[in-house]
Amino acid sequence: MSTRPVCVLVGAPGSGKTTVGTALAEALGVDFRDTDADIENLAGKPIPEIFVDEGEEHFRTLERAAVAAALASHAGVLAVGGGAVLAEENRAALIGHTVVHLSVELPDAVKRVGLGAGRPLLALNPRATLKHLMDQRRPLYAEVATATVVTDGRTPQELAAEIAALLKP
Ligand SMILES: Nc1ncnc2c1ncn2[C@@H]1O[C@H](COP(=O)(O)OP(=O)(O)O)[C@@H](O)[C@H]1O
Ligand SMILES: O=C(O)C1=C[C@@H](OP(=O)(O)O)[C@@H](O)[C@H](O)C1
Ligand SMILES: [Mg+2]
Repeated sequence: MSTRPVCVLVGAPGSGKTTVGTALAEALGVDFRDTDADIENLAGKPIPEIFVDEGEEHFRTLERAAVAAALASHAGVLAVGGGAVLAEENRAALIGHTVVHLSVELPDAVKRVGLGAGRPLLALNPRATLKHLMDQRRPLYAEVATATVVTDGRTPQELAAEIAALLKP
């Protein structure tokens, strides 16, 4: 039998994929994996440094490889970076998986990412950039998602419990 994640989380930066994913994995008693962390481990440096040293295109190449590897080998909760859905290859790879879109509107996303530290795409003008990214990606998150959970005004613990209930057969 092939290994597949119990749940893949997608959504905009600040939607809570890393935070809610960690809480969800704990609630389910499974491992949590985040393709951003996989990429940093492989590259041996933080994501902002990858963007500075090699550029976004190189990051996206590493991300496609990280998404494919994690989908094929991780049996727990998987979070992918907010921009993973931009690649057709990643959207195709997500077909057949349980994919939960953590939706967030601009006000909560802005509050959560603050000045964009650690997110190189948001380093300049986080609010306007986030608005642009979210407008561009909303249809892509909807395309890959098998369920959508609204995160605005909800705590990570509430969201983890809601998703855990959703995943029960
Ligand atoms: N539901 C939530 N309510 C309030 N703050 C949240 C929520 N989810 C995440 N956060 C906070 O927002 C920030 C970004 O969360 P993170 O999990 O890194 O998002 P993502 O991985 O989707 O970019 C973190 O500081 C986190 O503590
Ligand atoms: O939106 C994006 O394109 C990105 C989101 C980040 O992950 P989070 O969504 O976890 O912030 C990270 O993959 C990288 O900085 C690029
Ligand atoms: Mg994250």
